[in-house]
Amino acid sequence: NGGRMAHGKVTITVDEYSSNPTQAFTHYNINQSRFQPPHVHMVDPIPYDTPKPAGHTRFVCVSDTHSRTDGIQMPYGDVLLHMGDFTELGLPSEVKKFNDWLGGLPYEFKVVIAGNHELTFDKDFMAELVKQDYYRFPSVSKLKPEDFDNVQSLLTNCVYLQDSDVTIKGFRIYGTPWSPWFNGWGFNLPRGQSLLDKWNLIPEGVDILMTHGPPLGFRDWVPKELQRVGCVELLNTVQKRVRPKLHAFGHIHEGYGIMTDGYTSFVNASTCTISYQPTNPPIVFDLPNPSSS
Ligand SMILES: Nc1nc2c(ncn2[C@@H]2O[C@H](COP(=O)(O)O)[C@@H](O)[C@H]2O)c(=O)[nH]1
Ligand SMILES: [Mn+2]
Ligand SMILES: [Mn+2]
Repeated sequence: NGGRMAHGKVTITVDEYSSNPTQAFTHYNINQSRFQPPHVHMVDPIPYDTPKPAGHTRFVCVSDTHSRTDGIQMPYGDVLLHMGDFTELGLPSEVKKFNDWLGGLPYEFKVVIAGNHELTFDKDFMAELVKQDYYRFPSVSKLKPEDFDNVQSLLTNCVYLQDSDVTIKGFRIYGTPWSPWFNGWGFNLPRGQSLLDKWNLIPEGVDILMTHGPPLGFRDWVPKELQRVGCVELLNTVQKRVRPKLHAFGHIHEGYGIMTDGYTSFVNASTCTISYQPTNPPIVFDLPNPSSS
């Protein structure tokens, strides 16, 4: 059911319930107690004035700011993590505004990934959009290719990750923008092998995983549809192969909050609510510094 061992290496395979995450959740909960306490439970965010323990790094997690950063109160920390949807459409003007906001923040390091709203960051998506005469996104159609060809280079005030990693203060951080297909936005891929191919690029030994969307079962509930929408293969990759200490994401605005499975902490840092109001506070998370040995 989604994973096997060969020569000591775990290989994740497409789960039999991949295409129906709500059913997958029920099945694995009933048959394997996979989402049950005591291991799996909600976690309260730490107050901003909590002293940072010695030998720890403080991460400040935000996501889904959707060009609405004015007025967000940013807490003290060492490293900012932004899990995508920093714009509405990926327009260069939006990216510049976001980059200016980043430039004014006091963190030593800032790490950013894209989400499905950063249309111009997804080269294949833009190529398809041009072929379809841009009929779905009229304001993107006003852009000339030379306006967005190097849109990544507008992000001068952060480390931008796209299926890539960076080591900061001894933490290996991997970031990837892909999420399950939903209404044909950027970085959308079908559930199953297509997304698993992206998750298979995540190396073992990653301490912090940044994805745009949630894994199955952790802050992935969409109340208006009574559905779980997290990716089953992402959950299996996180729990059975990569085992990061922190998995940070956003995308499902209603899922804002923290959970743990007893080993990995799952942070849905969506700043915007379901009505795109940027009122969910940034989530602060302390991790012990990796030993240098
Ligand atoms: N039923 C599903 N709803 C989804 C999915 N992905 C997103 N959503 C809903 O949209 C909002 C906002 O997402 P955004 O990417 O447009 O900012 C999210 O909070 C959900 O309510 C999905 O795969 N299935
Ligand atoms: Mn969003
Ligand atoms: Mn999104």
